[in-house]
Amino acid sequence: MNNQQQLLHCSGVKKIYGKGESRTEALRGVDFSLQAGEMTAIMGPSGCGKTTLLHCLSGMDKVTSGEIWFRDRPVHSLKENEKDSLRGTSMGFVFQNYNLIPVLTAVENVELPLLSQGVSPGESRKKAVDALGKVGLYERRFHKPAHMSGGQQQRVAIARAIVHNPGIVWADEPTGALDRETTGKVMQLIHHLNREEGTAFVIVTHDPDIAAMTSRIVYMDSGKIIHEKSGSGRGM
Ligand SMILES: Nc1ncnc2c1ncn2[C@@H]1O[C@H](COP(=O)(O)OP(=O)(O)OP(=O)(O)O)[C@@H](O)[C@H]1O
Repeated sequence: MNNQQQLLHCSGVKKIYGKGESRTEALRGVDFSLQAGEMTAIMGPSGCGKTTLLHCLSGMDKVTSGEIWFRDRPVHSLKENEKDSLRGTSMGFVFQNYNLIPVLTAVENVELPLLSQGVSPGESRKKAVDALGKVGLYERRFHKPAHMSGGQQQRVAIARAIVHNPGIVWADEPTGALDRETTGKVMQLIHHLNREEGTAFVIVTHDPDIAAMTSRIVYMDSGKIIHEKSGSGRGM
């Protein structure tokens, strides 16, 4: 789904880690725009800056210079609490290792971001159950992560990422820990959510088959975007 409304724009983004001998120029001037509802893959060799770009665009990491606009908000100059609030209301995150809290059940993991945004417990539970339904895990809502497969845990993480109906989900190697068949199911789910909910997804991946399933593939090298092309935009 793509309603051609700009969601994010960045220009001249640089990120330098460390000083002296440990100085690393992780991003060396990135210009990039994303439309609402777009599904994009970011590819490139190890160490080229993919994760750093994702962290900077989402406001998890501070840029050294350059501008990042999310809708009408200047991410590059927001205070930490403003960035927390922007992420809490408008962005979701999916990581390779799921990052679920082991002592909490699926539904408790999913409702946590809502509770921390001040949503009432009743409303949070209702939305978390609904999100688990969307990822096909309603029946497993009271299971803890240790009692679920890797694919199920990643679906819980996806439910947590979409529970507040964000404009964008940032996914860093979301299928990196999954086998081929489960990878296909998780990508189908991401496609479905992208189409049905209009959520934009940015997926960092080393896997050309995953990238080909998005509608746009952005290639990075040495801290820069060097090339981009269209993907099939279709699931496996
Ligand atoms: N917190 C940090 N402190 C210092 N250097 C860092 C930090 N994070 C990343 N780097 C460096 O910045 C560069 C880009 O790293 P980044 O993790 O963004 O690459 P990547 O493309 O995501 O790699 P991979 O595909 O291996 O995950 C690398 O040289 C890395 O060593």
